[in-house]
Amino acid sequence: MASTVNPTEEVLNKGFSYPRGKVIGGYSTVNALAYMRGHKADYELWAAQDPEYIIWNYYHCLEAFKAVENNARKNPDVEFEKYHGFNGLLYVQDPAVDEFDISKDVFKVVRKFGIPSNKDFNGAKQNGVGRYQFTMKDGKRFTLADGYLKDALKKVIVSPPKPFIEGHPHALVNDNVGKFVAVNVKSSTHMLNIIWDEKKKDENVAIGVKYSYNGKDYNCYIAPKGEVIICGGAINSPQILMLSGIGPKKNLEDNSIKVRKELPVGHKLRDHPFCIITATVSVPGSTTGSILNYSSFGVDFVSFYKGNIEGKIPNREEFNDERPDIQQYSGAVLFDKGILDEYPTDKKEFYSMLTALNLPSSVGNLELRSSDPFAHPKIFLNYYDKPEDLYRMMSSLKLSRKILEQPPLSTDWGVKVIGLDEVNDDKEWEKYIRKRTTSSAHPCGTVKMAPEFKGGCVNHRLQVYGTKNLRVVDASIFPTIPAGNLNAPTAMVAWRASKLIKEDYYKKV
Ligand SMILES: Cc1cc2nc3c(=O)[nH]c(=O)nc-3n(C[C@H](O)[C@H](O)[C@H](O)COP(=O)(O)OP(=O)(O)OC[C@H]3O[C@@H](n4cnc5c(N)ncnc54)[C@H](O)[C@@H]3O)c2cc1C
Repeated sequence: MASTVNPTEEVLNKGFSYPRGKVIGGYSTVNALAYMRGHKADYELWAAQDPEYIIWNYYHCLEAFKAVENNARKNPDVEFEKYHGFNGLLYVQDPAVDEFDISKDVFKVVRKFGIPSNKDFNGAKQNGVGRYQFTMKDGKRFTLADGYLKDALKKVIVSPPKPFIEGHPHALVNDNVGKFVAVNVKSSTHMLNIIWDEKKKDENVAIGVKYSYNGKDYNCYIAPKGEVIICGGAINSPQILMLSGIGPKKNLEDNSIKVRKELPVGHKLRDHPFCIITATVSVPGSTTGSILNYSSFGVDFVSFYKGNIEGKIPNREEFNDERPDIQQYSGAVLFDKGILDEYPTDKKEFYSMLTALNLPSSVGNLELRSSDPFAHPKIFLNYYDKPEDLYRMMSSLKLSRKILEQPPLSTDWGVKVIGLDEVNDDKEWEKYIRKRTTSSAHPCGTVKMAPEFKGGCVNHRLQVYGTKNLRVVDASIFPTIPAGNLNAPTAMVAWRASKLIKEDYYKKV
């Protein structure tokens, strides 16, 4: 499933495809596996919003990260053990393959520039250069569904309900009518909207969901003391809320949807823009077909540092800044295939350096295109709305080019950057960036967790304002974007949510 990002001036008047994982396990089934939690300061920001948001401070988030994680690092030291979990259901490991020889040389050059080395980006400090850890088990992808759903499904008990109630939330359809399950996962269903208790109109009490399956619509109702939990991700959760009457008044009314609760749903869309420097590799005198020995992976190491606000190559102080805002990763792969349309080459091997803005200032939004639940919403990322984002990106790309121009890369490996021959001043860099920028596919923040008077849509317990029995649990609730990748933070939020849901369940009479 992919929506399209709407063209804006900021993204060079072009739209681009915006992928999602329409599958059990969601994005974690298709993502790049990097296990990265963001910076501890991210969570202190979440907690600083109001006293009761303390449950989201770094101390509490670290507890949740560790509870979720099952880290397979060999011989972890005491420092590593302080920050990691070893008994959770999400498997994490160091890369299963050695880095490419060329990457070893890139690493050396990066170190020469003054970037310190870092063996644990999820530990005491985030800045530096090193290798990712990945959400993998025994060298294979490990999704959140592998960890949290497969075992639960195995434990399902199917037995005849006494008595069977038509429309019971756990009742199965078709051949299984009359049977009862503890966990019922239905694939190929599309949730349409929330069902509200029409007897308590003013209270917005969620009592179930309407979904489409195989061309037919079904209603599914919550169990006593239960609740509706939306986890459709940062694009679909806001869409579902808006289709159910929760959202910005104008956009809802423009689409003939009755407004139940006016909230800034869909606002504050955050994402990590990224832009790539591509180089050809051609070892002088080599006659062999492949010098790089491609593996399936392509991401060898990563650097975190602070981008330069004036667009200059970052300095030592910025490399050592403990609140980095750039994530630059690289590998012997062609990531930006489009560049070859403009700069054709007969070379067959490539090296790419990708820069993601980890703390972008620019904010996007999404809105309903129509009241049709199958129509993709309109997405506006507004990248580079704030000039500082552009300059930070520029500073990191200038560094990438400089790195690739150094020996032994330029000499022994014959590395030659493509697409930048004409790029010599900041105006040209700006053109390059606007043209080549794309998304890390890290949308979040569209159902922001914050006090309502500060523009929040859900409270600190992830309950939707102005409703009852309704919670949202996914990346859409992030109050600010974590300075890293989003899979681990999403799992962390889900773990905390499970505790909140349980607490509230026992409080209900
Ligand atoms: C190409 C790519 C690479 C990435 N790389 C990384 C990485 O290396 N490391 C990392 O940490 N993160 C990465 N991410 C991002 C990360 O995986 C996601 O941010 C995170 O998993 C989001 O989780 P979520 O639960 O919020 O949403 P999702 O994972 O999108 O889950 C939403 C689920 O809801 C379902 N759904 C949506 N709407 C409906 C509906 N109406 N009815 C029924 N079901 C619905 C979807 O099918 C999906 O299963 C990447 C993402 C992509 C796309």
